[in-house]
Amino acid sequence: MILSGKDISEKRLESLKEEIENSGLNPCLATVIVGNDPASQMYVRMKHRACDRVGIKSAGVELPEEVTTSEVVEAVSKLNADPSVHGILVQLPLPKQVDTEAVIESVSPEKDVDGFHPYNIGQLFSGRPQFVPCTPGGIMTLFNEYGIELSGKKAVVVGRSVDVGRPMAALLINADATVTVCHSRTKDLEAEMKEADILVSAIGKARFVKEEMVKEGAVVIDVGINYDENGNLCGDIDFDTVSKKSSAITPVPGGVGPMTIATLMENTLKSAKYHADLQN
Ligand SMILES: Nc1nc(=O)c2c([nH]1)NC[C@@H]1CN(c3ccc(C(=O)N[C@@H](CCC(=O)O)C(=O)O)cc3)C=[N+]21
Repeated sequence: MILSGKDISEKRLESLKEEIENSGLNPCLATVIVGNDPASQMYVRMKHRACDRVGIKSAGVELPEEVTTSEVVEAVSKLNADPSVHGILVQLPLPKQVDTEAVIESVSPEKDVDGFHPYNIGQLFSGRPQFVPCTPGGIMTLFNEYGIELSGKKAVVVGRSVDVGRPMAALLINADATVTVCHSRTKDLEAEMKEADILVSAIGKARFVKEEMVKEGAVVIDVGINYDENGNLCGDIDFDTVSKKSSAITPVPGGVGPMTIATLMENTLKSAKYHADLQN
């Protein structure tokens, strides 16, 4: 079975659009982008396009590559104070002179639709998630939509990043899976991966995961965004061989990526609802 993030995200965006139309709310997402990295610009454009589609207003702040931490924090503070803005997304990565943690912590937790603020991370790890990071949140939606059981399953997450690996582990724990988190210092990565009923790969190496590293019937989730020697977008998983052994697998493109964007839209609507309730 192919887990089509493309299809599920389309479906979720359609129903979001309807919900927003009928809500009387005016949700608004503000993005902050620093510099002119083409990949970041493309992702931000995709997010604005998704906003247009579902009826979320969007605003973009663009800052030059040489910006200081306090200039980024100041831009975020203005958005925090703007009552018409419900969600704030600071596109990562930031240039090296900018203190990424300080910027993330400057985003009001109530508008942190990326779910990267320590408050939201703490809520997630306490089992009381508020804003869930969009990539792992989107993966949970895929499990849900395809009826994939997680309770009691052995899940292996490869990667311990703050945006994917760590929150993915927390969400799987919250869903009663038994979770192992692997990373670059893991002793026998292949042996760990082979144990997984649910394998989530956020490694960042093109087609690194081969058939022999995966258990028969596993559910395989590919978070990788890599380019092969021909410049083609591909994931961490060697899809052609692994898909023959897995029971379910996400493709790249058309898997996790579109779900990330759909979840960002859902988080923004959630924030707009929350802020509307505060006023009543
Ligand atoms: N603050 C912040 N929040 C993010 O959520 C965030 C970020 N920074 N920095 C970069 C990553 C990356 N990311 C993607 C979103 C959608 C696709 C996506 O939809 N990809 C398409 C393919 C697009 C293509 O053709 O390259 C797909 O997989 O089908 C990919 C990657 C969000 N990120």
